[in-house]
Amino acid sequence: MPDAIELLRTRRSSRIMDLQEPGPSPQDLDTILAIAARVPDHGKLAPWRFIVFEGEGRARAGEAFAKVLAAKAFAAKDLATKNQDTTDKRLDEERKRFLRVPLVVAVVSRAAPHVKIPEWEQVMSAAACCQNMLIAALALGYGATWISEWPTYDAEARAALGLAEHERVAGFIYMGTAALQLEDRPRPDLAQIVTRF
Ligand SMILES: Cc1cc2nc3c(=O)[nH]c(=O)nc-3n(C[C@H](O)[C@H](O)[C@H](O)COP(=O)(O)O)c2cc1C
Repeated sequence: MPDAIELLRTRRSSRIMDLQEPGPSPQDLDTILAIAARVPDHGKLAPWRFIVFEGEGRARAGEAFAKVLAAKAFAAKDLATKNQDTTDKRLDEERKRFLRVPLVVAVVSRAAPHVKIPEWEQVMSAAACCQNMLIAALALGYGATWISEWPTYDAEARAALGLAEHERVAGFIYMGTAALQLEDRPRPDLAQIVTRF
């Protein structure tokens, strides 16, 4: 078990292409999800929920993305103007979107107007779930990365995953075993971002 400060001080996300089998075991996934749900949450609203995509569920999600994209292309008459091979290749990429890694969890924000708790705070709580999920996966020895990509910003793709109209994707957390440990990337200079009042 890595030292917490050392883990936080050195942690990095993984590239999707480096996330290989095995993904989190069922027991580890339970731990990761429990830690993801253990975040500051003003009013104890749990204004978020998690959708797990594993095994065939990843292929079903890909099929849904491909269907949404094909309908858009059809509506835009893309199919008539574009090379069919390109379209098929693109749809195939969609089918494989979640199959690129062993496991994906969507963190869904359920933030909504509330008499006491600002919606902004509810949204931020969902982001905390994402970060906790990343850290928990890393602490258990897995690699992970926080991804949005187009389905996050597409109402039809969100609906295809079962999200209600007011729900938003805070993040898709891709997980697996990291084949490569990335070198660090430049981090903000504290002098540039910290002021004292
Ligand atoms: C909300 C959010 C969405 C992101 N979406 C993507 C994405 O779609 N594709 C991508 O390559 N990186 C995305 N990133 C960036 C990566 O998750 C990550 O921050 C970056 O690879 C370096 O992270 P590290 O400092 O944890 O190593 C996103 C980050 C955040 C916070």
